[in-house]
Amino acid sequence: MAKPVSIEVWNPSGKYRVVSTKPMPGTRWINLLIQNDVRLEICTEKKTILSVEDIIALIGDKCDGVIGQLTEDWGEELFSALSKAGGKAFSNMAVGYNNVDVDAANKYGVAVGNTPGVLTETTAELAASLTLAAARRIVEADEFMRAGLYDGWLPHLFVGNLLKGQTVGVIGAGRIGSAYARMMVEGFKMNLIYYDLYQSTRLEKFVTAYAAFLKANGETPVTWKRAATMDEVLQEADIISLHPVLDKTTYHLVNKERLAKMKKEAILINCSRGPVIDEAALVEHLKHNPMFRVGLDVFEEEPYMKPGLAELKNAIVVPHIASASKVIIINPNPYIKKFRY
Ligand SMILES: NC(=O)c1ccc[n+]([C@@H]2O[C@H](COP(=O)([O-])OP(=O)(O)OC[C@H]3O[C@@H](n4cnc5c(N)ncnc54)[C@H](O)[C@@H]3O)[C@@H](O)[C@H]2O)c1
Ligand SMILES: O=C(O)[C@H](O)CO
Repeated sequence: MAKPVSIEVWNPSGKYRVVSTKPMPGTRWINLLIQNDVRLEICTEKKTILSVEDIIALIGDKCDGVIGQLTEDWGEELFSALSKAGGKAFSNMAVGYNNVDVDAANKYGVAVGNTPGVLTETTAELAASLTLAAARRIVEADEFMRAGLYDGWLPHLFVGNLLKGQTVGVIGAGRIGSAYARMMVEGFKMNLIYYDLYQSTRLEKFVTAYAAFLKANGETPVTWKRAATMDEVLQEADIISLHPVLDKTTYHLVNKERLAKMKKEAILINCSRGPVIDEAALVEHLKHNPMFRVGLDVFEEEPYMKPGLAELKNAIVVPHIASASKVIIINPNPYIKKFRY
């Protein structure tokens, strides 16, 4: 795309020029920009992932700010181009900002924004969905059914893992990791072990209170532990869900050696960022350990999967959809419902 051909313009006479590299859900953001005297240009190209060159063409000679996406490489080249065009702000429509070189943005005097906190429950719910789907072999069983292979109930048909009483391990117990941990502990009465650089006091308090509630009701209380090392989580947990940020310290956090430390029948979930797992090593591990299962929303080199992954029955793969949910907000007026999208 040497020159952007497909652009939708809002408020053509606006004083400030802002470019959005993609159409985004809803109209509230458009209205907000227009109210602030912005001429908004939305790129409507069909191409899913825009190159640096495409975005430089969109920025043009005068651009005050850009709203971009996690699929774009916001580094030296783009911040330099934005700064030359007079740009002062870049907003990443994502919680994760590993695609943004914040040092480069600082160098060119461009402020950076992201969207922390808006996807906490939706991402935790997808991680929980993948956990259940992997534990109960839902995708395999669905394929079996559709292939016409079901010829009657059998005691050993698609035996999976019962979650109740097992241990859920969370790596990165920030907003999403903690929300997921609460879902698994409260929903399935799992014990918790977590690893994070920081203590997750609110999560610990929640599990302690829930354990007391269960005990008071004559049920076995759940337990929690903050692990001193990540390997402790890998060795002890039956389910492990990854929720750290992606940076230099978490790149290939789960590699061949660490996979070998996990239980043979463990389930690994990744709804953080693909490169947190060495995906080629994961493919090998899945091939040699058929009872080990994985649920992935993210991949090392999106939109691609490492060779062999798609053929493995012990892998559930979905195309980065953790954010893709609608929420119904009930207004104080019970007759009016609002949708986020
Ligand atoms: N799949 C999706 O669609 C989707 C949606 C939203 C967010 N995400 C990803 O989830 C990530 C986490 O989001 P969040 O809102 O929970 O962020 P957060 O900042 O609240 O939590 C991240 C946690 O990771 C911990 N951490 C950092 N380095 C670590 C390390 N080396 N070892 C262990 N823990 C470490 C941090 O201390 C923090 O508690 C985002 O950065 C993003 O990449 C993915
Ligand atoms: O980080 C994010 O916001 C998700 O990966 C995409 O919605």
